[in-house]
Amino acid sequence: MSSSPLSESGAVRTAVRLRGVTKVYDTGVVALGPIDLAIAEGEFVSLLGPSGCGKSTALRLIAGLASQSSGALEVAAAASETRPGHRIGFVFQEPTLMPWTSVRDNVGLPLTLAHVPAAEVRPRVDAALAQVGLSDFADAFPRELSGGMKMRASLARALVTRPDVLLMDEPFAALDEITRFRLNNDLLALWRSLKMTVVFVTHSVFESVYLSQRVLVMTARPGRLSAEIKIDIGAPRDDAFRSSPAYAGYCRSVSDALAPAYTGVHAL
Ligand SMILES: Nc1ncnc2c1ncn2[C@@H]1O[C@H](COP(=O)(O)OP(=O)(O)OP(=O)(O)O)[C@@H](O)[C@H]1O
Repeated sequence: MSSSPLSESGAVRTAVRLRGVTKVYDTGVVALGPIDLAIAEGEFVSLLGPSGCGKSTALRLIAGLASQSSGALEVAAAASETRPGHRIGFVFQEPTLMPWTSVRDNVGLPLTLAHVPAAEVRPRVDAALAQVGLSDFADAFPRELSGGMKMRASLARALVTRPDVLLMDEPFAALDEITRFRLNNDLLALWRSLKMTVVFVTHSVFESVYLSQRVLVMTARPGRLSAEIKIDIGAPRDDAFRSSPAYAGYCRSVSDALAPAYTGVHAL
């Protein structure tokens, strides 16, 4: 497992920090919090909880797509000098590709919108497509892609901005299991090579344990953090890990921590 980057003082640098963060929507729905949370630079964290507990809300707050009602939220400033880029990338549950244009144009969209010169866009898009294994489909249209390939294109569109923090909102939930396993493995390889911080929202205990260094379990609405389980297993995370007693044990611990969040939820 990759270790977290250290500052000159030897302390682990924090990428994302929430202090007493709450979110109350205009409708009066108390969606979140208060939540206190620190995510280290380079960490892979999953947010796990029942439907409606505020997982997407938490991601949207971190992304700056919505603002908290109270509390403080910081995403560490200054991208690394060796890999300048955006602080935040976001992958949604739906691939949300523009159907009328090519994979290449879809992936390049964030750069085009940011007025990055065209001569720079092409190599960056090519690199992002190579990272997700879609080089041969640059000129294809979204309708020509399978569900897994559409999600790869969506991931490439986030990676093209070279984010330091990648936020993923149930990205693989709609995919069949084999495709999901493949994308899990590819995501882990990208996380290791690109040294990003990843915050991954999922409903799946199994997926959260397979991917993460730390699983954060949330309560039903209003979402609060109720448990934190460290998955203290390094690489390789592969088929052997999936069938190991250690994996089964972590899945049991996470399920046990999650169970109280479902008490009463199905009775509503
Ligand atoms: N824009 C909004 N306006 C009003 N209420 C909202 C809004 N977005 C979310 N909510 C409500 O806030 C609560 C938390 O929603 P959120 O989507 O964050 O949960 P979630 O855990 O991601 O759910 P799921 O797992 O089903 O995607 C829900 O009750 C939802 O109906």
